[in-house]
Amino acid sequence: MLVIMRHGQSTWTQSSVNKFAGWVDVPLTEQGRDQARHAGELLAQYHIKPDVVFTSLLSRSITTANIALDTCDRLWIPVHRTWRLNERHYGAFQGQTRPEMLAQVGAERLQAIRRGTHTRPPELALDAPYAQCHDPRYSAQFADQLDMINPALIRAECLDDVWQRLQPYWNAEILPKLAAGQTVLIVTHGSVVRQIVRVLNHLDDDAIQQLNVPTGVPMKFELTVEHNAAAGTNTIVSSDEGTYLDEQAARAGIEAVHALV
Ligand SMILES: O=C(O)[C@@H](CO)OP(=O)(O)O
Repeated sequence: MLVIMRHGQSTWTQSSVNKFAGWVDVPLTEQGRDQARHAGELLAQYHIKPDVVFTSLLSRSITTANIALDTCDRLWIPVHRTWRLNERHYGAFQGQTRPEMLAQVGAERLQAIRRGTHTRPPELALDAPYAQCHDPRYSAQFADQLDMINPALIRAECLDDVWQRLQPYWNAEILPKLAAGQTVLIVTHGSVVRQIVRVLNHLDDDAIQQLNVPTGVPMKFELTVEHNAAAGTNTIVSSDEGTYLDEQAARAGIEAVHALV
């Protein structure tokens, strides 16, 4: 079983601030921490016992995972953190408000950047205040050697870029655990949840445009992953469409995302 969720509300996703976050490491709000606790209660209520958890390198995902797992008494499970589960890099939009960027680029282009698959935001200068190039978490010391992408040099990403950097990790680290029958929890970000749902549900570009992800609501997928020992590969042979563990909270959260622009 796979359970994926977006982190709880962050200080920049709350409507009063309404800034693009991307790779900027903004913390959870109190409401975000409550959402994380509720997510843990839902896991306990549905008797879902994660065997392993994956997070990004951003504290809103790490803290959400910790609170949720503490709540359902699974704080002790193995944890894997990777920049490949980070939010999409929002380029020069990072630290800017959504209304300001709407005024600057117009509704159509903003929608293409936020919810399309191949339109990148403008690149962020490597020496800009919200750049990550000198952040130690993206230094060579922590590189995973899965490919040649250097996270410290990423300056803007579209959704297709997210999949390009996530897919090697998905194949190497996540699918094998699912193939082994483990219950995998991934606590990540809106764009990454959208991309994983895109893959599991074979969504086309129109469908992915419409998909918004609420903060802090776990979504469960029953799937079958087959291991091919000869080829050393793992393949998803079937998956359901995914179910939010709290449909009402998911609907309210999706409305809150809609209301941001
Ligand atoms: O700020 C961001 O990084 C993302 C997710 O919070 O924003 P949006 O939902 O506008 O893509």
